Amino acid sequence: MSWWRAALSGTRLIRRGSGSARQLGRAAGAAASGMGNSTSSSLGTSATAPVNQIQETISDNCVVIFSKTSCSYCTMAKKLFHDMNVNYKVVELDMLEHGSQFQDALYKMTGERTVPRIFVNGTFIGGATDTHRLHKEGKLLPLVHQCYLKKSKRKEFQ
Ligand SMILES: N[C@@H](CCC(=O)N[C@@H](CS)C(=O)NCC(=O)O)C(=O)O
Ligand code: FES
Repeated sequence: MSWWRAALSGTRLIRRGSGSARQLGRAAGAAASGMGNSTSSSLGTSATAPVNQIQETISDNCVVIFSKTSCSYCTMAKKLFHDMNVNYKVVELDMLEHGSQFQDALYKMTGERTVPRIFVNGTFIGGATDTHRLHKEGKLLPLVHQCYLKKSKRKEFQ
């Protein structure tokens, strides 16, 4: 099933970044972002409230971009992580049947219902402009590295 068909049918509502981002992720970003796995999230299963589904997604994935396919700000944000060789998870809200409910939930969680809404290491870091600013200030990659540190610590104690 193609990702968008899955998204529309509600079986698998999250897809990875572009294929090449995935490739790069395996080489470098996977280690850097702690996202080398390919778990699919339960986001979109109707039994759970959108806020909880978002919480689960952002705690399972180092970088999560809530996006719309038609939005060039979103494309820019994806390109930023791609160019940093950081793997990321994208949730295309315009491909979700209840996308606007997720936008409402994001509003509750972040104070805005605009896209993109970007989370790193479980924390909201802002929209496209904020994220580019963090990158320019040299603060974005250290945030991503936090996921890796957390993950290697977990391994240590297993
Ligand atoms: N400064 C914000 C601008 C975000 C923004 O205005 N997003 C528009 C699309 S570009 C939006 O979400 N509009 C409402 C919607 O699509 O529901 C950012 O950089 O993320
Ligand atoms: S840039 Fe136009 S919808 Fe985001």
